[in-house]
Amino acid sequence: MTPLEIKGFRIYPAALNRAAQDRIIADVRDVLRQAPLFRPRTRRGPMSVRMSAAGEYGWISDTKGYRYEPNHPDGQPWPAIPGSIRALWDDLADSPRTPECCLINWYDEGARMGLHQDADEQDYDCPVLSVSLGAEALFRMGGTERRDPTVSHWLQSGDVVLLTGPSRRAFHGVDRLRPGPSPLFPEGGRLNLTLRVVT
Ligand SMILES: O=C(O)CCC(=O)C(=O)O
Ligand SMILES: [Fe+2]
Repeated sequence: MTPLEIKGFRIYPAALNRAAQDRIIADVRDVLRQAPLFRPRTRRGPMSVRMSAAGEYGWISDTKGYRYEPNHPDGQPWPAIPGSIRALWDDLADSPRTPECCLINWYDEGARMGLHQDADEQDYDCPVLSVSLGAEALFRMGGTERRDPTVSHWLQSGDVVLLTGPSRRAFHGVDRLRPGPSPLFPEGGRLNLTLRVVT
C-alpha cells in the first residue's frame, strides 16, 4: 500500500475495507461496554470529543491537567486492545515496540479537536497510528511550531494516518465533520482510534 504524504503525515487512503471497519467497530463497542465514553474536561472547559481507551494506559484530562492513567475514571483497568486494531499497527507502523494505548475518540456532528501536538508520550521515535471511521473529517496538518502553515485534507472512513518522523511532533487537529449519516453511523458522527506507545 503506498501512502499519500502530506507534510510528513503518511495517509493510507481506504486502508480498511467495509468488513474490516465493521469488525473494528464491533470490537470497539465491546470495549465501550466495559469502559464507557466520558467527556474529558480541561482548564478551558469540557471537550467536544468524548473519549475512552483500551490497553495498559488511557489518556485522561481533568481540571488537574492531562496525563496517561492505567484506569478508567470509574476506577477499572482499561480493557485490552482488540486484535483487529492491533493488527493495523503490525501491518503499517513499522515499529519494534507494541502499542500501549488505543485512544477512542467519539465525535458527535459538531465536535472538533483543536490544533495540538501529541506530546504526552515518552518515546517520540514510536509513531502514532490513527484510524478514521464514519463521517468524513477535515484534518489539519502543520509543522512542529504552532505558527507553521497548515494544509487540510478530508479523511474518509477506513483511512489510516501515520504520524512518524517529523510529523510525529507536528501540530494537527480536526476542524469539523461532514454532517449527516454515514454507512457506518446512520445517526452521524465519527470514531477515531489512535494507537500509541506511551512509556
Ligand atoms: O480524530 C483525529 O483524526 C485526530 C485525533 C488526535 O489527534 C488525537 O487523538 O490526538
Ligand atoms: Fe493528536
